[in-house]
Amino acid sequence: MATRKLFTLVFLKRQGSVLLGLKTRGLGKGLWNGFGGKIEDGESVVNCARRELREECGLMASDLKQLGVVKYEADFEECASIVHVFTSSKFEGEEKASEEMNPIKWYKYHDIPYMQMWPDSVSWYPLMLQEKFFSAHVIYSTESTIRESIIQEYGSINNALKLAQ
Ligand SMILES: CNc1ncnc2c1ncn2[C@@H]1O[C@H](COP(=O)(O)OP(=O)(O)OP(=O)(O)O)[C@@H](O)[C@H]1O
Repeated sequence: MATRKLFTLVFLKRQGSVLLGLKTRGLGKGLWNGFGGKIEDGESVVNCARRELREECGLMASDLKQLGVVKYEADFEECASIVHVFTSSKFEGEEKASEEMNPIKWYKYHDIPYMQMWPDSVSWYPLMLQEKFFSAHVIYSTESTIRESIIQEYGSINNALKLAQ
């Protein structure tokens, strides 16, 4: 089996708003997203989430909670990507854009710029915003076209994590 790329993705929440950043380079350049990146060798998933969040927006989360797993596959790629999705509403530090995410901005839940985001976002953000446990299995046929997507909601994170196995 081809190996998988492992990523984290963190959403900070404050009074009905979520913090997003505009990606300036690499994967997802020009799209708004939460904060995250590749899990390094030997690094735990949650430590990666903490590190990428601090590197990309200057904030340190104190109640990171894993809500979901998104598995991306593409007809034109051998390797799947697994994204571990976290939220937190307790954080400290100085909010600051970074080289990779600039600008960063708080968006009201009803004002999220889905048209300038990965096309699958609209299918699972509502669950993430409501603090539901979920998994999303998304298969792209081209870089901007989804061929298939299966979104599931769970009572705990354990079932969602099965998608990451
Ligand atoms: C269709 N597939 C995908 N759709 C939507 N989002 C995806 C994704 N695959 C990965 N993601 C997220 O996009 C960021 C990439 O981060 P990426 O810049 O590659 O990682 P990292 O910061 O380690 O990179 P540097 O090596 O420092 O440049 C990271 O938040 C990750 O969760």
